Amino acid sequence: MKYISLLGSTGSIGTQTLDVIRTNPDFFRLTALSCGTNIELAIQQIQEFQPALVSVQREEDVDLIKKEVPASVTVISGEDGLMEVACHQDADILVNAVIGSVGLKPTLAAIKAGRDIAIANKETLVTAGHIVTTEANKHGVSLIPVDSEHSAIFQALNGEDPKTIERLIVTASGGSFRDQTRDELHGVTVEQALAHPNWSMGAKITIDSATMMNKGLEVIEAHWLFGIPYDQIDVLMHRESIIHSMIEFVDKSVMAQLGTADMRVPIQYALTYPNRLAREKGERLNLWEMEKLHFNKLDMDRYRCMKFAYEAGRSAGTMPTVLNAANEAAVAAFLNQQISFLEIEDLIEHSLNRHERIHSPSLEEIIHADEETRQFVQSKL
Ligand SMILES: NC(=O)C1=CN([C@@H]2O[C@H](COP(=O)(O)OP(=O)(O)OC[C@H]3O[C@@H](n4cnc5c(N)ncnc54)[C@H](OP(=O)(O)O)[C@@H]3O)[C@@H](O)[C@H]2O)C=CC1
Ligand SMILES: CC(=O)[C@@H](O)[C@H](O)COP(=O)(O)O
Ligand SMILES: [Mn+2]
Repeated sequence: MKYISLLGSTGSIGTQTLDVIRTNPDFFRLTALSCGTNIELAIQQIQEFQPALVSVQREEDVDLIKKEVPASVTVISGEDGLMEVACHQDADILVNAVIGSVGLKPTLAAIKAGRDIAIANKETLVTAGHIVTTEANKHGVSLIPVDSEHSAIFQALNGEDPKTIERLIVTASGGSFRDQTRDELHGVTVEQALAHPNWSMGAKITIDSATMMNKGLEVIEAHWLFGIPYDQIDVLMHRESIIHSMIEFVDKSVMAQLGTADMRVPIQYALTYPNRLAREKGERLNLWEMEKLHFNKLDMDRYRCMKFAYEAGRSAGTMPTVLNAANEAAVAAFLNQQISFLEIEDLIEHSLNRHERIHSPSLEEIIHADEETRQFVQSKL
């Protein structure tokens, strides 16, 4: 039996994590969960999984939840609530499926409490990868990837010596506008941008896929999770999302991990690693149904966010923090229909250009750079 605490239970990864738990009651039990503002769904989840501890984003929702759940469930709120769920004493592992850099402090709290972390929340690794990985090493905590590309690399690396990696090949679908030229992106709608060709995901990451910032964040995430320099991380366009990523080793042998587009596979693997658990009802990959798999070289001029991410990653310091914060704020503004799709890139570029990099920032300096960038983006709306 593995006991699990879950940040972001009401989201796309959160609900799929609960599905993995629901399907395997003899292996997993939920001890604590956090949600944002989707109280109706959270109440159903609490009634079904009966965690001991629940945290909601807004204080005013605490009583709403208490009225509907057994008195044995402790309900708390806010940033402190996220931290308490992250370090819940009964949990063996934390699944961090919250969205955005709000996941940073709970991640650090869980590390200090010695909890292993199945990490979906890539923004945390992008904004403060040097702090998170240093702290995880210091406390002997494992950061197990959930993101499909990083799970693929993690699986392909199983039993290999990481020093024999020559390069990582991170695959990218190209997102909702992959068949449009840049000129055709003027005036695209939120609805069009939210139509990912292969994956059903939360709104923010779906927009990130459309701008390819998702892949940029994933390059930085891979750098921190696997300790590989940016020059040895390539992005390969692969429109079917069947090969989830690959490793080229020094002998030029390439290991790939393949599967259907189902996040329950990497979520479950992160929870059972180093073992595997049967998924009796899992969809099988029938390659003969695919006819063809396609591959193309990445065009950095078409996807400017890729360029920004490689540059920010290589500059390091507070640059990835600014990249991430500007992106979070700009994507939120696009989803609120305050800016156009192409303005997301402009705001990120502007934020990076004006920022004075801090070389090796402390947590406080990271938090300050994040807040200051968000304010700047707001001021431009
Ligand atoms: N979805 C996917 O397939 C994949 C996602 N990821 C990564 O996983 C993470 C989660 O993504 P996804 O599940 O799509 O996101 P969603 O937007 O679907 O879910 C986000 C979750 O976080 C909660 N939340 C949001 N803001 C706050 C806040 N300020 N305080 C507390 N809780 C909050 C939401 O609560 P509520 O809804 O109740 O407001 C929800 O439970 C992201 O980092 C993403 O990049 C990585 C690979 C694949
Ligand atoms: C499922 C997952 O891991 C997403 O990050 C996915 O990779 C998005 O696909 P693209 O960013 O390649 O469009
Ligand atoms: Mn991914």
